[in-house]
Amino acid sequence: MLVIGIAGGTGSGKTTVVHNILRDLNAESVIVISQDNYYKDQPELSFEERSKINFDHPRSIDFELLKEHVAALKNGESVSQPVYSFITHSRQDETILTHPQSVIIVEGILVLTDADLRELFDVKIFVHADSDERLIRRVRRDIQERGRDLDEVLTRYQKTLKPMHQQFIEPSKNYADIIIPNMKKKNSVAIKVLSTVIKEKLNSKTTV
Ligand SMILES: Nc1ncnc2c1ncn2[C@@H]1O[C@H](COP(=O)(O)OP(=O)(O)O)[C@@H](O)[C@H]1O
Ligand SMILES: Nc1ccn([C@@H]2O[C@H](COP(=O)(O)O)[C@@H](O)[C@H]2O)c(=O)n1
Repeated sequence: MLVIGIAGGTGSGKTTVVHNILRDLNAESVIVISQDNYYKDQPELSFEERSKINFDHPRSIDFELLKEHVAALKNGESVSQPVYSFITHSRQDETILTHPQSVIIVEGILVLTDADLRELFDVKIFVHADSDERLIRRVRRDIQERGRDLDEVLTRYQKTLKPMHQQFIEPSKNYADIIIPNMKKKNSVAIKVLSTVIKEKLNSKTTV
């Protein structure tokens, strides 16, 4: 089994990189755990109150549950992944029953900030795109897919996203084994290198 942590700022292209890797590998042997599903649920707060949460600070993530799930999968056990809604800022009622596979990808803005979680990763990756590019992508995506308007995205960016990125996410790049530049349309070379590294690691693990 190989556990890969993929971090990077919002809009850097983590999800896109994961999809490209899945396309290159036998997708059946890969599972993806998204840190986004592990946002803490706060049903006691109103929607207005939940909208004001700083979602870019590590304390907004239920790292204990995330680590418990990654450790269980490494141990060959199945887990029930929570499902999170960006529209309501809350956990959904349903969960995703996830079975262990030979490759486990854990992706999210903060996955390299937690020392114990980093210990569970065999390979640590950071996806890089500069802040202008990430903001442009975030505006487009959040308006199209996450029910936001321009004012919401820009206010969140100024108030919490940018300072948290500088304080927590950018410094976590130092823990990465591989940094993928994702400024141009698609970094096919990086995806190929990554898929090859994964295939080689998997082969060497099975022959040890
Ligand atoms: N290399 C790229 N060039 C242009 N757009 C991209 C690129 N990578 C990702 N995107 C787009 O940017 C947005 C954010 O990408 P996504 O993969 O969701 O980022 P993340 O998961 O890091 O937040 C998506 O709409 C995606 O289609
Ligand atoms: N209810 C929420 C929860 C999180 N966010 C933002 O999502 C970003 C992380 O997701 P990516 O797919 O972009 O990596 C993070 O920057 C949070 O600000 C949100 O807007 N609403």
